[in-house]
Amino acid sequence: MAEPTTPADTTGQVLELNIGNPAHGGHFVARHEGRVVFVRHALPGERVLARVTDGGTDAGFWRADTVQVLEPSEHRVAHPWQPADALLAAGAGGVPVGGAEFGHIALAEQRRLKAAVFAEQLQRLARIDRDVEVEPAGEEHDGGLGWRTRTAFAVDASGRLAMHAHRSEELIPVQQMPLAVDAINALALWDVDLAGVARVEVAAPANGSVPLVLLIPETGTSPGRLAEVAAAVAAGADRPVSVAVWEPEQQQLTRLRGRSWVLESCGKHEFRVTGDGFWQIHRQAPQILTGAVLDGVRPQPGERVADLYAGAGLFTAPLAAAVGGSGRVLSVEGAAGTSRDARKNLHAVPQVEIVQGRVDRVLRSQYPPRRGRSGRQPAGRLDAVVLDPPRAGAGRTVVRQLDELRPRVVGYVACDPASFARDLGYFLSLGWELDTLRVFDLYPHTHHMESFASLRPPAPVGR
Ligand SMILES: C[S@@+](CC[C@H](N)C(=O)[O-])C[C@H]1O[C@@H](n2cnc3c(N)ncnc32)[C@H](O)[C@@H]1O
Repeated sequence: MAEPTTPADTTGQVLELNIGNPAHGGHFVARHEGRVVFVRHALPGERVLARVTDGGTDAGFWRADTVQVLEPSEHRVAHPWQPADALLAAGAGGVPVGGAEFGHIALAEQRRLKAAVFAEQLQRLARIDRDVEVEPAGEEHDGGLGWRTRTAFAVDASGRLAMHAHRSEELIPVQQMPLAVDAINALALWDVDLAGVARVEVAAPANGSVPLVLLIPETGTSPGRLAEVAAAVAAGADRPVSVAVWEPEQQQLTRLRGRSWVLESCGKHEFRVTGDGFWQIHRQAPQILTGAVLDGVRPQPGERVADLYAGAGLFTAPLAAAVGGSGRVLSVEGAAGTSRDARKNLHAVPQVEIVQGRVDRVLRSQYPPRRGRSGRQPAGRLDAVVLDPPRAGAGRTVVRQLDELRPRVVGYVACDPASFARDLGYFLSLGWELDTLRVFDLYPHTHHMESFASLRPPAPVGR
């Protein structure tokens, strides 16, 4: 009888691979002795050497990172950011930082690959075939750089600004972040001694207003030490900067310099966004997404609209302007600080009702289902719903609630094609139809994308 074999760890092994299609998550599919290997920093059609980063003889699939290209694709270009260049890092015996995993690909090809991934998710999870085009967000001449108005950094053991390698605890010191807006790089945080700080989050509004540096301290760092770091941040900046301390476990935000929020804007609307509160990352995302929402939903004067997962009110404000004083906008946001921002941002707009809470719970309490002769019907009416859930999507419960509410249109903003396609599948199974679908390249040089879809309910029975 054969001895049972112990699974062996194959991590570190270098494989020669032929690269196939892109997969969701920024990988490309290859096969080694029949097993699927998800390879990063490669391109379809390439032949590469890739080092296994996650493997085991009993694992269903492996992960690997390209270390050398034997036959390059015509779409391969020089990476715009050295620390994220996998080939450079491998040549120096290291690993690249995460966050620009498509930087080795020409921008137009990045968009073609994202379109293919989006279409595949629609096919696999919603069972529909749809041609997808990914629209560029900026001018091609900016090279897909300088768009991040928000960036998170780690701090290494010697107090230097750093970033994580992909799926790793390894920290790599960084200087300059070419995907970030100039105002973030102008802070030169890499010159600041950040000892005592675990993480740094920077927000620099595209409208040029004062940036905010959030210091997330290591456990036990004294207030005096944090004040020293704040002073060093301010001294190194070439313009006014706010500094605050954010302690996620206590949910406590402490202002050290300037203010504890930033002033964002979109069109004629201004928004204060506190601490780590949500705001769209790409400098043009607020305008692009607001335009897509208004075009796709077409809110009318007097209508009742819900803006779900509303953040600081980016879509609530233009929706309220469109429905006017005779309409109503219910704006639902889960995070307490962000919901407070929404309340402040929209306090002068009487047709807006800000509610803090989980979307499913708020819908249940505002529109309790009641049993009528024709079955379950919600009390009250909604003409249109906009939802912009986090990466996990809205889920089956919320989709069912929206189906019962039967607005004339649902506008779904999504940052994850897989959870969107899953939710779309739920809508389609309830008889809804996909109308508009737009996908935007709001995260150049990464595998991420943003989308907007408008959905139409089934026609009422008897019509
Ligand atoms: C992708 S952001 C969108 C925010 C806003 N639409 C914007 O574009 O600025 C998602 C928001 O949903 C909130 N959120 C997450 N889960 C939630 C839930 N179950 N109920 C309500 N809000 C939630 C988050 O705090 C976050 O502000």
